[in-house]
Amino acid sequence: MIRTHGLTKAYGAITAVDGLDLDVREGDVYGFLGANGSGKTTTVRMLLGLVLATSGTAEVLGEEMPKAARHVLPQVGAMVEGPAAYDHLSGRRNLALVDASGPGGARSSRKARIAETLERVGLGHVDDRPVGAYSLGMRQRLGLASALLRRPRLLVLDEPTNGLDPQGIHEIRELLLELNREGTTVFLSSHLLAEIEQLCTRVGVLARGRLVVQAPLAELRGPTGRVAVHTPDVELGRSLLDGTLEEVVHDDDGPRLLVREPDPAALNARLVAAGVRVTALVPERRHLEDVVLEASQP
Ligand SMILES: Nc1ncnc2c1ncn2[C@@H]1O[C@H](COP(=O)(O)OP(=O)(O)OP(=O)(O)O)[C@@H](O)[C@H]1O
Repeated sequence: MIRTHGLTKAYGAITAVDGLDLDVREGDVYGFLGANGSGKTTTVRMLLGLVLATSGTAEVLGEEMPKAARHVLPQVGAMVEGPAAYDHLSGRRNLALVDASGPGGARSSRKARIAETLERVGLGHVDDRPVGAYSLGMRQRLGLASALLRRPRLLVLDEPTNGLDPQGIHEIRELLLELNREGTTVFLSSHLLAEIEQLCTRVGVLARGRLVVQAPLAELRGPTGRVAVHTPDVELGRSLLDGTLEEVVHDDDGPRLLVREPDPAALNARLVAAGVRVTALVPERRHLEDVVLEASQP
């Protein structure tokens, strides 16, 4: 759906995006993660043909951008750098203008499409007050509605939950997952690890303009090879696990032993047979945060 080769953008002496090889596949919810200033927005703008690359190529929906922009963009729903809207018009009127800019048949079908899209983003109840009086979260939802109006094959969203409260974030996450289940590929940029972790199937991490990680989330969150054994019998456990015990942790989750052990079932059997009360036994997984921090080191 999106493929770039050596995509680069320099602003004078600053290389905002540096030799990017992105690979976003059909059906992905692709999380494009990076700290402030790492080059996410510049990348998104190049993908949409809003900014010209200094070098390299970008393909969107199999076609070269920005050359094929007129053909590609009607199939792409995008929201970049906050939603744009006319402040003096209502949300419904704004959407009508967006809708009118494309083909769409009879007036009644346009009206129905707008009502349905407003409903989908949680603005179904919205009255006719102007967008200038909207909260940031409402503006964000309206921006998403504009992106969704044309039932795009690909959604490109720059920080889509910016300004939303926890309930709003949850609703937008559910909506994006639902759209993805219906066949829409989603590419979203964010600096929020938790957002990416809860939503995405594949992750790309940008650091100082370079793509330092690109892999399925499940692979990044792979097992560490350690097992956390929750038990009140710390000393007995410690005496049995000489050599494989790496750490004893005491925190709000109660005491647990971190053991390097490839076979959790065998470990459990051995501990229980020796009289250690095991309340839980959990294979440890890597945290996305650790992966990102490690890969982003200069
Ligand atoms: N039009 C421009 N002229 C000069 N420098 C720019 C321009 N646009 C972006 N930059 C620089 O390019 C770098 C990347 O910026 P960009 O906005 O793409 O980052 P970002 O990852 O989207 O950050 P944020 O999360 O803060 O939006 C920054 O150093 C920024 O100052």
